[in-house]
Amino acid sequence: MSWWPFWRPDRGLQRLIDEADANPTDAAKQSALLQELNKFSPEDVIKRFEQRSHAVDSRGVAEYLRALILTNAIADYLPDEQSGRSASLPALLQELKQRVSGSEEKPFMNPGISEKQPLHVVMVDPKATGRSTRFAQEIFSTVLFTIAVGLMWVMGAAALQKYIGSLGGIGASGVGSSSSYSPKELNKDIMPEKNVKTFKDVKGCDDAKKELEEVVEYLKNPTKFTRLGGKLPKGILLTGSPGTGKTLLAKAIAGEAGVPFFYRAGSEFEEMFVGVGARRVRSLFQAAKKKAPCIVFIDEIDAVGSTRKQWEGHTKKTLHQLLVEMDGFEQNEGIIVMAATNLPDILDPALTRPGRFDRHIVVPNPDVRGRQEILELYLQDKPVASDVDVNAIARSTPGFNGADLANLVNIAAIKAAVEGADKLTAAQLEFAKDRIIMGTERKSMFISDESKKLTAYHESGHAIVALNTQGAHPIHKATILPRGSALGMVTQLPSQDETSISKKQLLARLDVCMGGRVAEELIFGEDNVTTGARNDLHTATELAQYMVSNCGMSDAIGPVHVKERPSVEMQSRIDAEVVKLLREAYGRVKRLLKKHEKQLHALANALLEHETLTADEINKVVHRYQEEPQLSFQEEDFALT
Ligand SMILES: Nc1ncnc2c1ncn2[C@@H]1O[C@H](COP(=O)(O)OP(=O)(O)OP(=O)(O)O)[C@@H](O)[C@H]1O
Ligand SMILES: [Zn+2]
Repeated sequence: MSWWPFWRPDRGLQRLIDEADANPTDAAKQSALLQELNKFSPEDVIKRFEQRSHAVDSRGVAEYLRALILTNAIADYLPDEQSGRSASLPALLQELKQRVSGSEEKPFMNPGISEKQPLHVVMVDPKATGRSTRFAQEIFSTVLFTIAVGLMWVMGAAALQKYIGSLGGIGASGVGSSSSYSPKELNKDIMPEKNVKTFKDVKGCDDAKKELEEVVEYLKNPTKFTRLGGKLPKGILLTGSPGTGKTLLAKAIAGEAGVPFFYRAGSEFEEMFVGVGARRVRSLFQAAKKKAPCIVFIDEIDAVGSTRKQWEGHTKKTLHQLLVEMDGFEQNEGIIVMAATNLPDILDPALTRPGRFDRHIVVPNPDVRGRQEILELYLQDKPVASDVDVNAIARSTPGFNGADLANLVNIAAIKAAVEGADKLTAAQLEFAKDRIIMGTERKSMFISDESKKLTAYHESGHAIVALNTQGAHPIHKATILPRGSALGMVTQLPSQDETSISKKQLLARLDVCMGGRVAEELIFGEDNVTTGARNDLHTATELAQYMVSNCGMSDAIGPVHVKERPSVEMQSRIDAEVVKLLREAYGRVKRLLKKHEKQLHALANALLEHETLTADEINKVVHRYQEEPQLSFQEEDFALT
């Protein structure tokens, strides 16, 4: 069997090759060659070593291990959660030990080589002197030492610790096995996920699903979709707190479209040594391109793309590589890159630029309906006693996300099993609910009834003003589920493209802003108003300032556009006008809400019951008390919290 590096060696190396080949039983000569060869082509060290046609000593084994590390082929021997592979490094070390210390009858097993091949394993290490146990110890410590030195050298002490941890079975991942030296090996472990999900498996985020439907259409037939003029973002960012089903949703898209799903956690790119993160990104996309159409999903993208991590050199490299990859394929190539984060605000702006993750989809915590659907989903394959009221559980679990609810059913099932019950009872589910509320930080997310009621009236205030004020945008949706820093939200939609806005429309906006605070005051009394209206007042004040100083909408100031830095005198006149506008709005809104108090109560109660209401539902609730309902909508405009 001949061996030759695939490139032309220089003279010094050529001499070492000749000498080693001329003396196949001289292990020292083989090792000298391997050592030199490692500087040029570690993969050739691996090739030569695994051919097993030359004598081997401990130095040779050390060079072989070093080559495995240099090419990252060592990852093949580490555990991999994705493929379920367990660590085979100990077995490898055992084999190496045997190869050096053992006799010809103990072949060095290598999957690539048939056992019939002649083996020229010759013991020649002078230190061995026939006593294999001592030698075995020595080789072992040499091996570990080499790994340590090799790793320290390549990736530093912190990463070494991680690596040692991974030997124990944690944290290692398959991507690492792609080596930059042997392109043939590349991607062999980057396989799409097998676990198929569909939209049926994801509940309680219908808006997000709807938005993602066109992505499914696109993935089913990218060229057709783009030929018909469809435009899609390359990157979609799913945002929302942990456990709301972002990963599940991305998987479901792949399942619906019947395309492969490549999953990576952002942290997988972050760990390991310099350059590996970038290389992993590259191999991920290489694998994806071969399987297109497909979805690439990067969970916790903030691990690589956060502005706060910029100072870390290798993270920057990884991020840069990700940007390069995203810029490197065309919209019709059938790759959709999805990412998830619960910290969208700290993402590097480079990531959210057009052509990258320019579509953002919020995956919110489920409302009552959503919670009920999720509970039903997880209960569907379990025997449930007749005393179980799923709707009641859904109502009593505000703040629970999908993961919590799945967990709730799980805990109840375990409890039932322990108790030997043949059906899940209400008591077991109640027990599980309490366990989750008590046991986790969810407790702090649990919204008190009092605070819920206040929010319900606050949001209803906005909505009722919008419904009854000419020039106000139609309502799209109202919710009392917390989102980000807001306790609740009313979203409105502009009825047509606005090129200029009339004074009437601006005043209507002012009034809608005021609605929340005024409703709180009317229902709970002046002493009980909360700081929840802070943002509203800020918005209203800015709006009033804009009207007075930019649009000439104040009689006292007149038809002027006030320059950047007005005089002190002018500024105080402006301020006075702003306060006047706001006070007037306040008065109008107070009169309006008193007049429509029944609507306010009806809507607040409906919100308390359902947590989220669409325009149609709001319409139905207030219809009885309304003179002329008019709701139409186009695209989302701005949100009041
Ligand atoms: N909307 C949902 N419908 C059904 N099951 C859900 C939903 N949300 C979460 N789950 C359950 O909780 C598990 C965890 O959800 P998943 O990992 O998708 O959440 P995530 O939003 O990606 O969270 P993280 O941000 O922590 O990754 C899911 O595997 C599923 O069992
Ligand atoms: Zn508000």
